[in-house]
Amino acid sequence: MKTALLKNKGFIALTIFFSLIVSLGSVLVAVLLQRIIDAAVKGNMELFQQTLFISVFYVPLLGLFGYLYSISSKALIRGWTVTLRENVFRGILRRDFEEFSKTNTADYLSALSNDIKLIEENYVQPLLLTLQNMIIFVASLLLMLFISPLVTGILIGCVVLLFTVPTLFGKALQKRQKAVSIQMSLFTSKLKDMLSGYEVIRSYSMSHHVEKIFAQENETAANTKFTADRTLALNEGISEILGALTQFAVVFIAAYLILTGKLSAGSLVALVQLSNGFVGPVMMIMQNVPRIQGVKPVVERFNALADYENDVFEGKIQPAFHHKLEASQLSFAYTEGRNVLSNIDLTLLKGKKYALVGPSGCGKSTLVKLLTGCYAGYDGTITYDGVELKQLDRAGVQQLSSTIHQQVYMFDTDIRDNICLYESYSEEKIISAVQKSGIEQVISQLPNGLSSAVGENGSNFSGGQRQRMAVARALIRNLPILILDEGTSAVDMQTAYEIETRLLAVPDLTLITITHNMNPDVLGLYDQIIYMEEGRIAGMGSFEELLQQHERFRKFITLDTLEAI
Ligand SMILES: Nc1ncnc2c1ncn2[C@@H]1O[C@H](COP(=O)(O)OP(=O)(O)OP(=O)(O)O)[C@@H](O)[C@H]1O
Repeated sequence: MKTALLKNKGFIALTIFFSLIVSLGSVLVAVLLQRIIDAAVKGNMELFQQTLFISVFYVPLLGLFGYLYSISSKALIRGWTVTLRENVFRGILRRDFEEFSKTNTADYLSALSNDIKLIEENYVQPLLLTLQNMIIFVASLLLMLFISPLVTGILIGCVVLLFTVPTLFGKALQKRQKAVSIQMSLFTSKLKDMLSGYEVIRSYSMSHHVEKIFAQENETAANTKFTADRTLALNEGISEILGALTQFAVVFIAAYLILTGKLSAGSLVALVQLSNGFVGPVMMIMQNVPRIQGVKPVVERFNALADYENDVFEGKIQPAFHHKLEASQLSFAYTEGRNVLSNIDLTLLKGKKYALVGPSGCGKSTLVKLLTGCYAGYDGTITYDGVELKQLDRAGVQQLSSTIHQQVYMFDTDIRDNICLYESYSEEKIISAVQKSGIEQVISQLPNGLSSAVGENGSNFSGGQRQRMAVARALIRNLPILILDEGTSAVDMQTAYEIETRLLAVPDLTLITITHNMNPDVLGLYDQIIYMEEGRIAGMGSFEELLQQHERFRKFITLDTLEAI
């Protein structure tokens, strides 16, 4: 929040400057009114003409400054919210895999959409209004003291009463605004879940059921907001009543002073006008302070997202991978006390090809995620050329490997962008990656070739085609380590074989393939097979060696092959 303010200090200065002029200008209107009335009552034509002349210029000028204030405050709000969004988005991207997965993505979406709106309406705008009204308040107070200290004293007494209202509602509103933010997060999460399951909804005729759930969630979210709004309304209602009573008090006392000859009629009009400029701001402040207080938990949540710093991967050493990637006594648990990996000792040499196999859930993907720096909370060590992963620069570690997942994510743009991921590569490199991945034929049949749109998450293409594009995406980067996390599971056996044999032939590439495809012809091509069972490495060697020496591996691949048939 603070950095967003600092970044927009130019707009802040302009807004305060115009706010000052407009506020003081509107207070001084009271002096003009006083002069006109006194001129009329006393029959002073000269004073009348003078005041008229000043007013003709004064009022449009005040309007102009009002416009400038309005524009600069809107530009400030724009700049402020843009910076807030950017800060939160950067904070989200700074998270490591572990931290990122702790929060539902819908919460992030909600922070960037619902929460930012809550903050704009209940923090940024009220803060500006409060500032402007404070200036009007002080200026009106000084002028009133000058005209009639007695009326001012009574007015101050009433205002003290008015000030007690926000403290009554602040806490209740805070609780309710927090509930609104949480409820909106839940609503976005449910909505995202429903829309992501669109295919299932259609295939299983679930529309009726989903509509019902949506209606319930919609109703709950709206009710939570309404509960907060009701508290706001009560706060505003009580403020209005107290404000009106205060103004009546001023008029009656001032009228009494005129009757006793202690005040002029012009001064009465000026006092009434000024009491508006006195009570109005107090009411505004009273209504807005609880809003600002109420949205504090949302602001804190927002700050926590924006200011997130990763304190585990703080290493600064630039990583190198010329020789080996090693894990020693590596253990890891997602939830405390339930180890998913236990005492893994593993050495992966540069340029070698490894197939990671084992029953579902034995920890293959987790092991690879740990080796590539996705999770930090492990016991034991992971070293790149002898240097512990946590001492290495995280961005540098990410530049050593690329992963092709079973579920390929595609951005809603064209094929070229999805392969290059917005970096620039020569046409030659793109074509070479496309050829090696086996997607060339599909692309050549498209009228727009590489510029063809892929649709939302690649919906214009089949799962296998998406995987081949993901292979091209990884190959074009030419990083030293390539991980295929069941990255050819969606292509047919022949294409999978072709892709894997091509990758196996890249000399310097360290390939780690997680696979359930127990094809002996393919597995035989790997330097080493790493066989895992229940979070441990149960065997390691060439396919032939394991087959001959490892009873359980033999059973596993026989069973797996039979299951596949
Ligand atoms: N993000 C997570 N949070 C909690 N537990 C997880 C998480 N990811 C995986 N697990 C658990 O860790 C264990 C190992 O999962 P992992 O995905 O590494 O296995 P795998 O061998 O790759 O499985 P598969 O072959 O089915 O893909 C499983 O019991 C799984 O339920």
